[in-house]
Amino acid sequence: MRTRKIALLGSTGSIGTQTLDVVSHDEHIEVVGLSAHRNIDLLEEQIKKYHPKVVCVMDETKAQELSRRMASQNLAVEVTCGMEGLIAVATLEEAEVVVTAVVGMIGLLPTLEAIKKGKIIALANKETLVTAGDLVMETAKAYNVPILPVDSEHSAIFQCLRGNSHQTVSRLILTASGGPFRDYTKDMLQNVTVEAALKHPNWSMGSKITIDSASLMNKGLEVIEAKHLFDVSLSQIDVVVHKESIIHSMVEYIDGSTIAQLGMPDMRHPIAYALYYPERTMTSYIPKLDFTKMSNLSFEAPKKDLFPCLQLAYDALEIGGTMPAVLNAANEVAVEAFLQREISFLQIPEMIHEVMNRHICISKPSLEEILEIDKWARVYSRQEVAKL
Ligand SMILES: NC(=O)C1=CN([C@@H]2O[C@H](COP(=O)(O)OP(=O)(O)OC[C@H]3O[C@@H](n4cnc5c(N)ncnc54)[C@H](OP(=O)(O)O)[C@@H]3O)[C@@H](O)[C@H]2O)C=CC1
Ligand SMILES: CC(=O)[C@@H](O)[C@H](O)COP(=O)(O)O
Ligand SMILES: [Mn+2]
Repeated sequence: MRTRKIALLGSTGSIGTQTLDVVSHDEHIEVVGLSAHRNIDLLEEQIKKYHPKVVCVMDETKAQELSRRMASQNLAVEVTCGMEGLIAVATLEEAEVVVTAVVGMIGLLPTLEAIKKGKIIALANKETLVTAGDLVMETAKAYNVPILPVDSEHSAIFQCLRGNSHQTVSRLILTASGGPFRDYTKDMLQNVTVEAALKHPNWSMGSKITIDSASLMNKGLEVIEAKHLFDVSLSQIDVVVHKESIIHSMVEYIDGSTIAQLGMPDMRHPIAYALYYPERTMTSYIPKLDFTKMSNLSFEAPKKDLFPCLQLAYDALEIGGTMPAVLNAANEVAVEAFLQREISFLQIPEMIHEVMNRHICISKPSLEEILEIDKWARVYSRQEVAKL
């Protein structure tokens, strides 16, 4: 097997560390670039273990500190910082694949630049497609670059679609765990704590996506992500709550057959699938399903009235243009405000709704317009937080 060289954006996070775990089990994957926001202690360990050529630390002061540490230990690695540094890692000449595992729309520019350099994109950073899905997919098409999904549902759909023609697809069915508040009433949702919201029933993930899972915004973002990745109409994407997270998603075909992808809830499965695509490789270190110990797989409709974020995402997608970027920016600000205990859980969808209502949508926006609107939505959202 030949060696694949990867650049990994967001190496210190949940997807980042799990990607490195996959890499550590295989001598055929080489890491040439890494990035973090502020966690230079972990990044330093990763540099010593994986020997990248270039790293980026978003925070300039932290980057300077890491540079000093590298010099004092005679470690030959180039330390960059800020967006320029992130783009430098994403466009490293040696990198064949760029794994986008940063959180938030900060991933958009490096992903676009990586595509323009012909890199294969292993995409975990769903906010990139939510914010600028048309632009990203058009650019990928123009540069003939594959976008390989890492998000578990999209990896599942990608696998279920293999070998079947696009015209024979009837529906994509995204499964949702329902999050920690799946069985809560409206009353119970009034006073949920940050700690309770951060306890995902099945997955261990970064804090932003964990809150998104609790509000069902994660599923909303995933509906938008699926629309762009698989080029289907909005009416062809359904969501079903499947609390066990064993079926990662399904594709229903016009003849009534449904193909599902199953596996343990372990992100190393979809990460490895993207890293080795179009091949599969032995991953004996990842736990496998034992069907004899599986008593029940359950399904129910999502409670859109209790979790309005899902409908807000469908609305944003239907309106199109800059509205999904506004949905995403308002959500990023609202989730941060909830984590900082500035707003309550139920104020998350209220705030997003308010910001979306205020936005006059631009259809077919340019990248500059998207970036401008993203800025506006963040400023307006922060003003809303201040009012609450
Ligand atoms: N975790 C999961 O299982 C899944 C995640 N995803 C998606 O993958 C992406 C990453 O999620 P996850 O790994 O959970 O997130 P984490 O919060 O665990 O990690 C985020 C990573 O991005 C870095 N980072 C954070 N903010 C910035 C910034 N402003 N600029 C540059 N880098 C930054 C962090 O650095 P530092 O550590 O220094 O803060 C860290 O390396 C998200 O888009 C998420 O929706 C999709 C499916 C599953
Ligand atoms: C692991 C993964 O892909 C997450 O996006 C997961 O889907 C979150 O679980 P929810 O189904 O609760 O949103
Ligand atoms: Mn997912």
